[in-house]
This record gives sequence, structure tokens and C-alpha cells, in this order.
Amino acid sequence: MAKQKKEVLKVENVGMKFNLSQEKVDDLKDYVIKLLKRELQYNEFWALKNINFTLNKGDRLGILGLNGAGKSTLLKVIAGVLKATEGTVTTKGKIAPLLELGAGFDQQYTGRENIYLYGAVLGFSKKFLDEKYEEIVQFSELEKFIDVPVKNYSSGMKTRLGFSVATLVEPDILILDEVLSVGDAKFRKKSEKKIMNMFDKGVTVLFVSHSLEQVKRLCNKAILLEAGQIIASGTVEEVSKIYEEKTN
Ligand SMILES: Nc1ncnc2c1ncn2[C@@H]1O[C@H](COP(=O)(O)OP(=O)(O)OP(=O)(O)O)[C@@H](O)[C@H]1O
Repeated sequence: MAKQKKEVLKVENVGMKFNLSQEKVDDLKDYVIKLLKRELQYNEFWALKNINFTLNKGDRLGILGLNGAGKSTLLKVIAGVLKATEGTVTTKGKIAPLLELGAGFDQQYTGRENIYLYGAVLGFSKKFLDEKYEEIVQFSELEKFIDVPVKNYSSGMKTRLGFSVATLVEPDILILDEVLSVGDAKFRKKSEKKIMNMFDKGVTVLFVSHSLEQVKRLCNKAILLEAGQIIASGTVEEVSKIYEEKTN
């Protein structure tokens, strides 16, 4: 008997609309005045339209597309960072969104304080973070800098700290936006290993990368986005062939 496939993600008719302001607004006062006088002109812009797909446990989906195709927006909608204008996203289990790592840090606070702040945002309790604190610091290799305000960190250091907190628990769905291409070579290897371990345990992955080689190596399925719509989906081999033809 065929093994029952367990559906963990369902994206149905998702659309995301942004309002692009057409004019330059100099400051908040200017904005409020223009708003009251109804002088603000917006261009409606659909960054995603009619997005439909499902993923089963253990699927690893590569999301391909040129700049501005809607890849990051799609990941943010699935992660719950953005609310879709229309359609629904249904997920089962824990999600670890590795998006813009370190972007949510408070620059004035130290690395130590940000571990607790960011950890709380990800839903971890103080007790859990106390228990995992040493592990986080060790993985990030920021022992010497942990009591320094994050504003004095390099972007790679922030990413390392963000990655170490975000991967504390094994998720059911892992959302990766270019994270494997940041940090130095040493940390890249280490983070890729940690993620590979999650793969072995059957995590479901959504992966955006401009490295086709990386997508082919890590994913089994793929979709190709163009101007916010899925124009191809299938195995990673099929879809990357179409993508390569389009970009050559
Ligand atoms: N907050 C926002 N407000 C207005 N427009 C936005 C916003 N976020 C994204 N967009 C627009 O939505 C479109 C899709 O952007 P997105 O970042 O998802 O593309 P992408 O495929 O990830 O591109 P890249 O490969 O450059 O990272 C772009 O045209 C972008 O300008």
C-alpha cells in the first residue's frame, strides 16, 4: 500500500496587493495633509496573484524567479509576516521563518538582550531561552561580543545570532530566504549542516535562492514565479530547465 502523504502546507488563491504611492511625500505632516485633502494617488500593484500549491511532509520546494517576481513576498505571506490581501494559507506544525535574520534586532540592546527579545518574538519562554542560552552563544561564536550593543555588530554577526536563535527548535516547516548565502564561508558550512540535519528528519522546506546550483542540490520540487504568478511547477529538474531557458 502506498504510504499516506501528510499535507503540511496549503496555499489557496493567494494574492498580495501593495499600494504604491505615486508622489513624493516629504514628511509625516505633508503626508497627513495630502491624505486629508485626498491628494494621495496610489497605484495598485499585485505582487502575487492566484497562487495555489500544496506541500507534503518532507517536500523541499525551491522558489525560482527573477528580481521582483514575488518570491520574498510569498515567503513572508506563508510565514505570517504579511497578511495576504486575498486567499488563505493553511499550515500544520511549527514554522521557523529564516527571513531577514537579525533585521528585527533592537540596535541599542546587546547581543544577550536581543537573544531574549528575538526569542520572545519567536514564541520561546524565558525559561527555555535560559536553558539554551549557552548553546546559542556557542553556535553564533559571539562569546566575546555578547555584551556589546548590536549596532556595533557586522551584518554577518547579526545574521549568525539570528540564525542561532531561529533554529533552536526543530520546525515542521522551514522557510529559507537566501540565508544560506550570507555569513562567511565557515559559518555557511556550519549553518548548512544544521539545516541538512533537519532535512534528514523530514522537515518541509521552502527555499528562495538565486543560486540554481543550491536549489538543485537542496530541493526536490520547484515553482517558477513571474510577475507574481506561478508560470511553472513540477520537479526541480523540470522547472530549473524552464528557468534556465528563460534566463539564457
Ligand atoms: N512593502 C512593499 N510595498 C510595496 N511594494 C512591495 C513591498 N514589498 C515588495 N514589494 C514589491 O513586490 C514585488 C515583489 O517583491 P519581492 O521582494 O517579493 O520579489 P523577489 O522575487 O523576492 O525579488 P528579489 O529576487 O529581488 O529578492 C516587487 O515589485 C516589490 O517592489
